[in-house]
Amino acid sequence: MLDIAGIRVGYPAPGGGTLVVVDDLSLTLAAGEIGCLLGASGCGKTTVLRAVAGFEPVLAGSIDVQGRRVAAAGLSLPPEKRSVGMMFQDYALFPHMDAADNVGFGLRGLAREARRARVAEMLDLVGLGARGGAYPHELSGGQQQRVALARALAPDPALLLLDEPFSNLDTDTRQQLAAELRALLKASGATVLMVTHDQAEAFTMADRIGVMDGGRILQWDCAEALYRRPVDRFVAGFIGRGTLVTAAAVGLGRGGDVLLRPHALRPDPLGPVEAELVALAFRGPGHVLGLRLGGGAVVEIDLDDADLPAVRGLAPGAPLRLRLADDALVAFD
Ligand SMILES: Nc1ncnc2c1ncn2[C@@H]1O[C@H](COP(=O)(O)OP(=O)(O)OP(=O)(O)O)[C@@H](O)[C@H]1O
Repeated sequence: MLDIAGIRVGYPAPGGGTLVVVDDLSLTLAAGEIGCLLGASGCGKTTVLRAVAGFEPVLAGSIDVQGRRVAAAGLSLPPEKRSVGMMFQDYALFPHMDAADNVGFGLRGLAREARRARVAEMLDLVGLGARGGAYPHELSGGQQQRVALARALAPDPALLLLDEPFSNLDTDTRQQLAAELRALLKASGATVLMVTHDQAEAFTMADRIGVMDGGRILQWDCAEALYRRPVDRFVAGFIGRGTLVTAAAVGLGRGGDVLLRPHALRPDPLGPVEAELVALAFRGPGHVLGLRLGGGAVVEIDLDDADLPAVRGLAPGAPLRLRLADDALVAFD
């Protein structure tokens, strides 16, 4: 459905030449899948969306949508010929139009009755069937987002692009809306490529996630694979909580490093790993134990309630033994 193969995208550099900000980037999405590019500010996420939408040419590589080549070196179909819809960070709703007119904006080619029916269908889909007459300033941030989504979906694009869909909503509602938006998108059957810098959002929304750094995708995978089987140290450090320590620090007879996730070590008086307690704190919903391992690395582990008796009452500096949980280790040479 979407096939991005080895694209390079750049901007004119101030001193002449080209500043390449996306390089050799590839990904594929099947029809109905939600993909997400995840990375820190400036890593090139939005530039990829702009290249797919047709706002930036590609210098190398190609982009195919529904089997049709829309971009390659020297080829750039205009945005309106790509069957791609885009929802921008700020929603870009027209303030002087009510919700229904905003949703109908991209449907001007339709006869009046067909257009009215499609607008009603889209407003119903996003749960705003009764608010078609409301102006953007009369709607909450989350409702504006849903109007923007209805507008982007109304022309039935083959592919929908979402740029930081929750960026101007408060954190409390973001997580809930992410789950809602995923359900809406799945109900609509849309194929989606979105970008965010927020891992929780990416994990809630997407079927596949690409972790980006420096204009490249380091790993394109489902959330669980990114967490359990990160391909390199960058992905390991970027996704989820965890600390890289030497294998020797946890008593393994091998070189290289291992990634300790919050459940990788369990208190066990007979365990082979020696550590010193640094701190025990209740963070809600459970306790977090800070440990200094042999070699000096400090790590945090999440305790289960069953682990508490083994550590309660210990003072900072107290020695402690632990064992490695079997399935929690990721190793790097
Ligand atoms: N129009 C432009 N002209 C020149 N450089 C640009 C332009 N747009 C973006 N850049 C640069 O390209 C790089 C990637 O920008 P991009 O917006 O794709 O990153 P991003 O990952 O989406 O970041 P953010 O999360 O902050 O939006 C950045 O270094 C940025 O400064």
